[in-house]
Amino acid sequence: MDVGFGRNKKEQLEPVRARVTGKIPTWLQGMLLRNGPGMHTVGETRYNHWFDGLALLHSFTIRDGEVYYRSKYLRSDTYNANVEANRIVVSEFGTMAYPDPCKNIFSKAFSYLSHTIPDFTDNCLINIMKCGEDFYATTETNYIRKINPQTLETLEKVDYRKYVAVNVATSHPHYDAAGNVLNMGTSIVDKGKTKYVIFKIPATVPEDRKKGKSPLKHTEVFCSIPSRSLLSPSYYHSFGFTENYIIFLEQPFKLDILKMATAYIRGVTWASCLAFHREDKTYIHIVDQRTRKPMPTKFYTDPMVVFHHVNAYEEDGCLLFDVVAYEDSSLYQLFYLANLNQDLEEHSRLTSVPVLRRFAVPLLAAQDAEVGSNLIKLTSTTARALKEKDNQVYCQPELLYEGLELPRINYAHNGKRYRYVFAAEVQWSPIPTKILKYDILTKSSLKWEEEHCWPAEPLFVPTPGAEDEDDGIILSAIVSTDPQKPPFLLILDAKSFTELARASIDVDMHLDLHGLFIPDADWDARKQTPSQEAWDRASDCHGAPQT
Ligand SMILES: CC1=C(/C=C/C(C)=C/C=C/C(C)=C/C=O)C(C)(C)CCC1
Ligand SMILES: [Fe+2]
Repeated sequence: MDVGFGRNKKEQLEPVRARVTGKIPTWLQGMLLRNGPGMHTVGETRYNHWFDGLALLHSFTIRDGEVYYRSKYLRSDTYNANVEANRIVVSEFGTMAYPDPCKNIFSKAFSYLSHTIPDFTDNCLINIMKCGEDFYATTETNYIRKINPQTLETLEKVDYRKYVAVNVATSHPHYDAAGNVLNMGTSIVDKGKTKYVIFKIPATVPEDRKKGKSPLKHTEVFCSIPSRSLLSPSYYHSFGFTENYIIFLEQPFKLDILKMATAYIRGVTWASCLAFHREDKTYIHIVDQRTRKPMPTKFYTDPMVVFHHVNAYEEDGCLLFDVVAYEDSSLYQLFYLANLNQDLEEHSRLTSVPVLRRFAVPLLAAQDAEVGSNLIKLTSTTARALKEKDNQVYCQPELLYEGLELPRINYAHNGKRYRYVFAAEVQWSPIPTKILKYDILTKSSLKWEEEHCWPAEPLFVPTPGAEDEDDGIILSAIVSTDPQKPPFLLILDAKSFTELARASIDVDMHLDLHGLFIPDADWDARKQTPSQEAWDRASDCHGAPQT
């Protein structure tokens, strides 16, 4: 199977109209906006890791039963510098780059010294964040890039550090009921301390301070959690969020700050400064949003690596949270292009399968409970929390489903009791071949699959006025390994998991990571939407201009 992981993808600057089969629900109007790596070589130089690739944004505009596709590389400073130099000059996760060609030993030494710790990349390739009325491409450094979803143009470069002291931040923010953004970042050795910072970006700016002000200027630190270690804070890719609590896993997958500080001089990558410590525990921090303080109980579990939190909610004095967990960090290893470009079946086997695990944490103080007793009395889960001495509680998860990644839910149920997880099914290979709907209540699943098809993260869009949690549709961009089969946007009925429609587009589509759906109703249609005339000019999926 080959979809050319390491092959550079062509941008599709002009919208093309897809060939739609089936029927797209008339209420489905808006844009699926997605992000992921698209360029893996620049000139003669190549990136080592799939997460290094230059961000390629793509959008599927769904209007009146038609679908229009376009894609554009994020014009990050990284992209521009690389293209200008015709080689990779900015370091990424798995590739360390040296900006100045080192002509002789003296200039080489000088170059090292003047860039001892190079600035992080603004190649925001992972996700899209909505912040007030604005949209940003995100990665895991201190930079985000504002984009115009309509034209996919790259706008301002934002340095989170201007607003909050974080050196890295997640690409998976949460949104509260009012649309405020909540995100987490790590503040590394700032005033002698390393801490995890939870920050809030308001959805709207106060009326009196509105003029030209971005909500980012009103970012506030919500709460911070001290890191257990000054020089080896945990790496994390997401966190859990309910109305009253925030769940943060301080996992034994850690950044080594001393290694990072010397990485450039030693000629090694950022990735080599990350390590899984299988002898350590995973600490579970629960922040009470009302007090803005972490709960004093020391909850912990076995060592694990989590990239994606799925959801969390409260039930009868307990906090339940679901994550996709690995037993090691082999996922990152697999995404080295040298592994992906080999025969996938042979060389790309995860040493641990991603498993949906449910944890349960008691919210009420259990000082008087007997050591060894299980503090979880719920009948809905077999997850346990065993009381130990010294205010410690050992959490043992319930295994819900084996072999899934890129989980999504109906976000209206985020932080609330929920039943369905939509995800990509993966087993020992990191490449998804099926789309999955997992029913937590009945422990049953529905799947979509088709020969030669690799699905992207499935995104749930609710039907207007939806009553049931699964009243809605699933959107997933599918690339195929069959040259005869063009990529397509798949639209499934989320209840039955049957196909409603597919929109095939003869373009060079890339495998992506994450994104969001922007319903037409969510934005100022007059300001953002191009005129019907502009869409009418779109060529059809064969690339021929429309007549
Ligand atoms: C550049 C850079 C980083 C980038 C990490 C990236 C790009 C991670 C991507 C993760 C994904 C896509 C996970 C999917 O589950 C670090 C290590 C944060 C810090 C040092 C500089
Ligand atoms: Fe992610």
